[in-house]
Amino acid sequence: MRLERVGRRHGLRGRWILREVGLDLPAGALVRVVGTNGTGKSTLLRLVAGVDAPTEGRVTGRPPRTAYVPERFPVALPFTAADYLVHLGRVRGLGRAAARARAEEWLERFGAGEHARTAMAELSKGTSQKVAAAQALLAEPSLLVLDEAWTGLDTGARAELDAAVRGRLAAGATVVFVDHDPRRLAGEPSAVYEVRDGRVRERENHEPTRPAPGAPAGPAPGVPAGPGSRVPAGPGSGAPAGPGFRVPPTPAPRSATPPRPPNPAGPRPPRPDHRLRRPPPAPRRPPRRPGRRAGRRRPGVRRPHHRPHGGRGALGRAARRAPRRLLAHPSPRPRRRTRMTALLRYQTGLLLRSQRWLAPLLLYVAVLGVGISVGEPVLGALGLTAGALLPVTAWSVRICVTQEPPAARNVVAAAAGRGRAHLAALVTGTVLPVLVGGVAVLAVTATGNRRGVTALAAATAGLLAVLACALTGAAVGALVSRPFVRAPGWSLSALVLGSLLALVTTGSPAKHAMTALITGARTPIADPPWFAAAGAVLLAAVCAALACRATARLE
Ligand SMILES: Nc1ncnc2c1ncn2[C@@H]1O[C@H](COP(=O)(O)OP(=O)(O)OP(=O)(O)O)[C@@H](O)[C@H]1O
Repeated sequence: MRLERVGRRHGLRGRWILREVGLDLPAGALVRVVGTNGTGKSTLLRLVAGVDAPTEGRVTGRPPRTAYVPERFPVALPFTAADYLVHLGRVRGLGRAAARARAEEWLERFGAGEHARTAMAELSKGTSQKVAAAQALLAEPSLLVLDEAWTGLDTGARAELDAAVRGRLAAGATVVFVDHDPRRLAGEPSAVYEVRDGRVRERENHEPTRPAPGAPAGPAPGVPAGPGSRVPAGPGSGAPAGPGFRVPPTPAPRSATPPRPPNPAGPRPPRPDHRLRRPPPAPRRPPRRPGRRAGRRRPGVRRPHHRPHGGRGALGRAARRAPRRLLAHPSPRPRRRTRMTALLRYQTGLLLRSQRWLAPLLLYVAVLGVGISVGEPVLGALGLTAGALLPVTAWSVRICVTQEPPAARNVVAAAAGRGRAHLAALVTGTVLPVLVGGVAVLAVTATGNRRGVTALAAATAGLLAVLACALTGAAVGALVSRPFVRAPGWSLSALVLGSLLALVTTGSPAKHAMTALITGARTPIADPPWFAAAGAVLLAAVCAALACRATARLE
């Protein structure tokens, strides 16, 4: 993974927090980032994790499975610790049973097993930090970004996190971390970068180089790296010149290469700087335990380094029931569809458990209750049913887009990508009002005065109008929320104004659909608003694409 001339500032005219950052983050590297408060360490880690996009420059080669522990982990999530971990595990592509088993395993390892069923809001700071660490380690990431992840952990949990970091490194993952305790993993980092005055510079001879996993011991502590050490970029080096940018070493002349030992099976000469090379691949299988019959192991199946013991309660039962097959494949390659389904489930869980859906639903019911009178022609009532859904959907979309605390959003964005996480919020905020509107259409059709219009024709026209209005409302909701409008006051004002305009502006799919129904109520002929529904699908798709793209690029 590589950062090339990366810069970050907030807002068009904000000051540059980071500028001209160039970093190589090879597989198997443990990278420490240091600096005083407010210099931009967390900003750098967010860029590395992919939860923030650079204002300039580019980040390439990010490993597919990224996990991020934010500096401040949010507790204001309406889940229990275990449920949250299961959601995150599923977002990362684990099946339900495997996600439960891993949640159990990591909570136990961090000494928080008894808090599996505790609501996140009731967790102590240290325990919620354990949940934060657990979510990152659930699916064995290939890039692990830890922003002061040890803060607040007790001694045992700190040691466990140290061990987990070493485990990931041994498996070839890249780990980037910030911790204000200089003793944290002292002597082990492959490189230490200091953030100061908006620049990132590598500290030379910071501490002993961590030997690559399985490789012979590297240079002794304090011994300067040999050929291949970092040199400042200079003219003609062929690399972008910028502070902190590490230039690949000039290959030493052949004659200067130390002779290889005559026996190819013998020990290899020590590597002067393993950071510039790929570390040797992690052993595919742990050594076989003595006494175990060879025939009992299926070839190619890895055993997890830690088998959940399955404590008491539902989680324990789930862990014991978890298919061994799932646990034996610790690095699933999640399919995109699976991830999106898991994201939708997570967003729906957030919405339903937070009860924020209650206010828009009550508004909708109230408008229908006041607006629809007994004996009114059914098509007119259906027009109101559809029209009232527009602001309700815009509101619902806004709720879904803003309901997560930023740190929780970053955790999900690291796991699934910013754009996809945003799309899941938009879809969740749209689907639930559409379902409510569909039920309302059926109820109105069943009870209304049809005046010669068949129930099927009325319901079809009503459902299409509901779709047209809900999708237009979703487009409004997407445009008046993050990332386009962030301030809550402006966002709400824009929502009200945008909804009104969408209902009365000629050419709006919602207005077209409502007009078709209200005109049909006078005739009475039910003219299904197909074009309005198709136009609304197009409008919502364009607005969602714009919002997701802007989220991925701007946030
Ligand atoms: N959303 C934001 N808008 C404007 N400025 C921001 C934003 N986020 C961070 N900053 C600024 O960026 C600078 C770097 O912040 P950052 O959190 O990266 O520092 P840090 O080195 O991690 O600090 P600490 O050691 O205290 O955690 C700070 O001056 C902060 O005020």
